[in-house]
Amino acid sequence: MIRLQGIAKSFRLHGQTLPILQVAEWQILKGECLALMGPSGCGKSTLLHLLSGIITADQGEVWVDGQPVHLFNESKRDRFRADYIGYIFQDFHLISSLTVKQNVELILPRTWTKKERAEKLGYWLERVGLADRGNHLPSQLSRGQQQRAAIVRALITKPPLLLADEPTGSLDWETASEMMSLLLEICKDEQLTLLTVTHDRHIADMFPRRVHMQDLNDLHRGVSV
Ligand SMILES: Nc1ncnc2c1ncn2[C@@H]1O[C@H](COP(=O)(O)OP(=O)(O)OP(=O)(O)O)[C@@H](O)[C@H]1O
Repeated sequence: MIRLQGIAKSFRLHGQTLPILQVAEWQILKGECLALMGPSGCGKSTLLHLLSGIITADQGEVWVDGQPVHLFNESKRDRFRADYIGYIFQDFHLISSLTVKQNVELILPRTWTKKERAEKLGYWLERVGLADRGNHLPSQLSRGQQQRAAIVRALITKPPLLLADEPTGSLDWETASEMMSLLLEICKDEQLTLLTVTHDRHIADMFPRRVHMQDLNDLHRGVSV
C-alpha cells in the first residue's frame, strides 16, 4: 500500500539546509493499522505530508496504493489527495459555522446522488454514535463527538489510506481510547490502511504494529546515506 524508497527531505531555514528525513526503504501493507511514534521534531508530520502529497521529497520515491506520488505535479497531487487520502487532525478542522452533516457534505464527490449522500451520511453518523447530532454545530458537541464527526468526514468516501496526526492529542484518556478503539474497529471492518502519529504510549499499544521514527529515519540512527 505504501512504499518509500531512498527518501531525503530537507527544509531551508534562514539560509541553512536542515535535513529532516532520510528513509532508505519502508513499506506498509494494505489493511495494516500502524502507530508512528517519536520525539517532537523528528519528522512524523513531515512524513504524513509526503505521503499525502502536501509536500514533495528532494529525492526518492513515494508510492501509495500503486500511485507514483513522487512523479505528480501539484494539481495531480491535489487530485490524488482528494481520491486516496483521508486525514484526521488533532484539532478536528471542522468548519465552526457548518453543522456536522454540512461539514461532511463539503467533501462528498459531486457524482454522488442526493439519496446516496443521505444514506451514507446516515450510516456513518449512526456507526460513530452521532445519529442524533447531524444538525448540530461543532460548538454544540463535546470534543470526542467533534473528533467522531471528523472521522466520518475522513472515511465516508472510503479512501485507501487514512492518515491521523495526533488524533487523540486533545482528548482525555477515556475519550481518546474509546475513539481509537472505534477507529481501529472501523479500519479492520472496512479493510482501510491507517497510519497514526501519536505521542501516547497507551494509544500506540492499541495498534497491531508500532514504528519508532528512530528506526525508520536514518538521520536519527546516525546512518550516513
Ligand atoms: N515548512 C518548514 N520549514 C522549515 N522547517 C520545517 C518546516 N516544516 C517542518 N519543519 C521542521 O522539520 C522538523 C520536523 O517537523 P515535524 O512537524 O515533521 O515534526 P514532528 O515529529 O511531527 O513533531 P511534533 O511531534 O512536535 O509534532 C522540525 O524541526 C520542524 O521545525
